[in-house]
Amino acid sequence: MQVCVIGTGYVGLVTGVCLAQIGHQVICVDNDAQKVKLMQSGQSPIFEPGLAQMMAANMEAGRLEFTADLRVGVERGEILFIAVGTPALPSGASDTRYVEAVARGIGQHLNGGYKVIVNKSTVPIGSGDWVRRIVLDGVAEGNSEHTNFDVVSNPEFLREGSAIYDTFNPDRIVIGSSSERAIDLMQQLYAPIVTRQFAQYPDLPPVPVLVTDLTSAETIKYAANAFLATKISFINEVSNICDRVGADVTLVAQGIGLDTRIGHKFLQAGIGWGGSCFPKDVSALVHTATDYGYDAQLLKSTIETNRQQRLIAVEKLQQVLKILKGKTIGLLGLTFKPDTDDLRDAPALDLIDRLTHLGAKVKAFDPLISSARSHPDLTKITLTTNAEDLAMGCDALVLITEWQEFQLLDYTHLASLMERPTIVDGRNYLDAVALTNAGFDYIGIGRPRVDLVESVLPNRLTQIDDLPLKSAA
Ligand SMILES: NC(=O)C1=CN([C@@H]2O[C@H](COP(=O)(O)OP(=O)(O)OC[C@H]3O[C@@H](n4cnc5c(N)ncnc54)[C@H](O)[C@@H]3O)[C@@H](O)[C@H]2O)C=CC1
Ligand SMILES: O=C(O)[C@H]1O[C@H](OP(=O)(O)OP(=O)(O)OC[C@H]2O[C@@H](n3ccc(=O)[nH]c3=O)[C@H](O)[C@@H]2O)[C@H](O)[C@@H](O)[C@@H]1O
Repeated sequence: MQVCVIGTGYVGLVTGVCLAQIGHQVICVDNDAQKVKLMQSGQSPIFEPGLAQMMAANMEAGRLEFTADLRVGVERGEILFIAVGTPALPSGASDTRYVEAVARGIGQHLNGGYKVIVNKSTVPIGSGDWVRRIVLDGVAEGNSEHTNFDVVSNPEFLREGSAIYDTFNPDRIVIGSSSERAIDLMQQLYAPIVTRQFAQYPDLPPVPVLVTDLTSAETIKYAANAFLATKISFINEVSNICDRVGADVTLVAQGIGLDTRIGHKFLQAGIGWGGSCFPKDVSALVHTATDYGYDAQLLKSTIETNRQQRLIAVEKLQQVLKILKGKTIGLLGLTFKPDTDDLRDAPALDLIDRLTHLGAKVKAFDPLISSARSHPDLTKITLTTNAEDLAMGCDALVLITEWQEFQLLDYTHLASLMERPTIVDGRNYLDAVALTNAGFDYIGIGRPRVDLVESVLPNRLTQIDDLPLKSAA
């Protein structure tokens, strides 16, 4: 099928590349001419494991191309994906101006022949009908007679860092539309994924496809992100209770996660959730509820719990170091999660802000962030290129992002570079006993100190390792 994907951020580029990989003819459009040039030269503008190679292979096979010319994309595509950003406005509402510009542009360039216009971006509930009206406005501005199209909501559930795996192994595909013709085309488009032709476990039953009305599909996306964020805020709240009563939140998470009604995933306590979507999507859902006269108290608490949790490391540093003014704190990791270079709404940024406000000096080492150009807030800190340079002269380290390579660091050596080695493990990612043996004062999130549980802890850790605590990727 002929597909046009408009917007080549994470979602647009991954969608375009994966649809080409399953055999469709894909043209990706972006209004950032520099980005388009980069992609035309075969380079991916984002870091996502496996993406650059798959992109190059599909360009070479002639199934994938890039343009800055929306007209070309609209004319060629039978299915047009809108995949531009929908960031949060200061009010918490979603900023739909990019979606609006694209919808208008599509209308201006419609050239006859039936088209399916797909909202892949996470758009406020009710946007499907609104997009239809904007496209028709564009048609009028372009003096065209061509209004042969339907709008579909097809929300995206991929995670950064495992985006290709998620695309080929989705838990479900949601298609929201009232048009049989559009639903049929979308089902044809996704058939190779539904029948698991590109899946890691091809013998599994077909991927469930849920066909709904537009509004329900749009609501599913917000409800899914809000539920996951609430689940994390819940376990973080439990971790704060664990800290006070002396329980270990990793064991509590195991204990509740073994109940299949709860499950293990998204129960890792830590320094809070961040990223380009959870924060803006939960806020947008609260905003929508307010617009419709409902006070979404649970979701507001989800946000507030997370706001506090993102600064939990400061509290723990103050307990050990007391005065932070003049102290040097080293951050292991900056990105909001591993395997991405994305810093959007990363908990590290809140921490940097608070630590510098309190007069501490902040250093950081992240495997993918080497320049302060990645984010304006990084100009306040010193970036190092390895863990040794980070630890040198630090009063404490804080693990922010669970990069796999951080498990392999020589912590005995790192401890030797610090006067009073202290580490706050913001993701409960490191082996508490090994770190303590390496000479660190190890402080987890919602976990008793090693010296308090002594010989019992190693056995407990063995049990933790036996269980699939992490989401499969
Ligand atoms: N990042 C993620 O992991 C996920 C994002 N989403 C949703 O997908 C949407 C896109 O998110 P990201 O990919 O992160 O966005 P992004 O902000 O990384 O990328 C958006 C892209 O759209 C381009 N663009 C903006 N206006 C344009 C126009 N008029 N014409 C052509 N291109 C234009 C920009 O240049 C940019 O390359 C958002 O609604 C987001 O909530 C959904 C699931 C996962
Ligand atoms: O709409 C989106 O953009 C996407 O948002 C999330 O994906 P993503 O933001 O890439 O990352 P997650 O793996 O969900 O992690 C989000 C945040 O929660 C934190 N987290 C996650 C899981 C956990 O148990 N504990 C926890 O603190 C992570 O560290 C990270 O800061 C959802 O998981 C995707 O399904 C969705 O498509």
